[in-house]
Amino acid sequence: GPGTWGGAATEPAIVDRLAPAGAEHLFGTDDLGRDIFARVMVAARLSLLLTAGATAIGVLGGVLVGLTAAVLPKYPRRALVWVMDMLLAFPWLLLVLFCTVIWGATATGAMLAIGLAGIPNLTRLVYNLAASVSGQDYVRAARVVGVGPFGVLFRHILPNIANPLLVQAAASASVTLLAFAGLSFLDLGVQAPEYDWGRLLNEGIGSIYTNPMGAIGPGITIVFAGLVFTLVAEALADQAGQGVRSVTAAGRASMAPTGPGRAARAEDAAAPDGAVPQGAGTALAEVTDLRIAFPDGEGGLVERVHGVSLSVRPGEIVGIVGESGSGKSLTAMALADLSDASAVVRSATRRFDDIDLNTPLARGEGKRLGTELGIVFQDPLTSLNPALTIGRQLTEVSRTHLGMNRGEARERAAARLRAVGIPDPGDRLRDYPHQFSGGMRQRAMIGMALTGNPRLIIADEPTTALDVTVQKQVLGVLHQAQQATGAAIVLISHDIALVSGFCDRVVVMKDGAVVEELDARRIREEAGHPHTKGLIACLPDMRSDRDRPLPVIDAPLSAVAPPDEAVQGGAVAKVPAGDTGTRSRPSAT
Ligand SMILES: Nc1ncnc2c1ncn2[C@@H]1O[C@H](COP(=O)(O)OP(=O)(O)OP(=O)(O)O)[C@@H](O)[C@H]1O
Repeated sequence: GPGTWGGAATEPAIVDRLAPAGAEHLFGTDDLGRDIFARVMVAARLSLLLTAGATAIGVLGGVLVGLTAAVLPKYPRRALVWVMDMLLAFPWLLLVLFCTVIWGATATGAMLAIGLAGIPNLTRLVYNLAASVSGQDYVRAARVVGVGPFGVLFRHILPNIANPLLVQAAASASVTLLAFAGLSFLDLGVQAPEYDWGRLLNEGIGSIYTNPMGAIGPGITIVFAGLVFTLVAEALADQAGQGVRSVTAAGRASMAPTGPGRAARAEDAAAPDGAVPQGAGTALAEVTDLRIAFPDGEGGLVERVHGVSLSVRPGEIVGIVGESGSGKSLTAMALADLSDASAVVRSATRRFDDIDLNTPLARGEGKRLGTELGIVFQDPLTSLNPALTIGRQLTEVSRTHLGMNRGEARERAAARLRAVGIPDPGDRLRDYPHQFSGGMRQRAMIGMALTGNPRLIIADEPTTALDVTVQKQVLGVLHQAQQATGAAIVLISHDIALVSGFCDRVVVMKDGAVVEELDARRIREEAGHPHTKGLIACLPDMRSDRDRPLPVIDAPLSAVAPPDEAVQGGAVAKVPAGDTGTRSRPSAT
């Protein structure tokens, strides 16, 4: 502006004073004969700088306070959100006027006032968005690999809330621009001899009847700039959000099997510096008398897992099977020290190798859990971070815990993708999760679980979201990985047929307790508990009559197994005496 129009905007030309709009002076001239169009162009710089400054203050303040609120403990968080809500309820223009009075009517004072007044609004937005994202599986997955709270906030939460934030920042930039124009128009913002669009509007209004363009010109410019802000930010949001927006559609369409599947060589999957199984017989991970409860909302606790004991030996594949809500995931997540923050977890012992999970982790133990434990979640669509490339996610463990540089970490990640049967792994590392099919995403998840040096892989219903063919391929990949690394696996499933075909040992759960533990190869012969028998009776074979309803378990079953009757150390539990009278239909089909 000043370079091109500076002369016409500042040099008085008395002969031309108060000239109407025309070809020579697009918006006319002011009372000193200065060209108003040139002044509007020059004023763009100050108006836009002040708008950008105030918006940046509002956005940065909102992001900082909102993210801080998201990680604060319960009561300080409530207090902070409460203060922000109070400020939100207060009319922001009054807040701006109040601050302007305190700092004086200057451009900087106005910028600070408008910026600070925008913070509560953005804080609320950031806090709500962060809260909705922080419960996602990919955030929990990042925690399990040992990413600290700041890493989680800035790498996993912030990218996922960036789009609505950008749009909101644009919306507030337009409003901020208007607020500046308003303040300068009222003589509370930019002061002479400096001028912005609001000030020019103020000067033009005096001659509105003789030269309407003197006021309309700056007005049109303000509207135009506001629209440009919005459109630019929409375009940015579109650009950044392409991945996220197509996830749902891609998820629906992409369950077809891809890649050469089991053609991957086992040695590719091997972690070169990987697992060294302990001597057979010693449990690699174990939990005894595990009890997990949740607040019931009335000041009490509801116990969901009742005295479960479970151990996994090195290299062993243990299946946990049971109907929905029987406590399979809660038990496995407690074994990985990944229980929900609201869960009250108690157990006699809970350890992974020599790491005692019942006590706060010592230095270095978090890092060991991050590399020696791998988790494969049920739904890779929510477990993989949609805003980060597959490569970024697969290199996280290597970079966080193994001290590798970017190149080494990418090489290792590509080897893991190749090992799980993904073709062109080097190129595919640049893809986002939505660009993978459902089966490929689950393989990538397994590849991710292998990027450390896993000694235990917990797979929580890893094939539920997949069709039968892809299910078989994914289990094949998991099996290969187990063979190559010697890692133990805990496989959670509803499907007793799948579990008995894949595992060495099967643990049957019902109503938060273990009802039976069986050798997977002899499950049909040895099943003794009516619930297990019921689950097995539901398995169809080629001779099953498809018109006959599934069997119903008639044996008395308790909703809650008393602690003294729960299975300890793998022994078969007695069926608790207290029959609830409910007839339970097994969920396996
Ligand atoms: N965060 C939570 N707050 C309150 N209750 C919970 C929470 N997580 C799980 N539960 C309850 O604990 C019980 C066991 O849940 P869990 O997720 O272990 O079941 P599951 O056997 O894995 O089921 P599914 O096969 O459907 O995943 C359920 O009744 C569930 O409602």
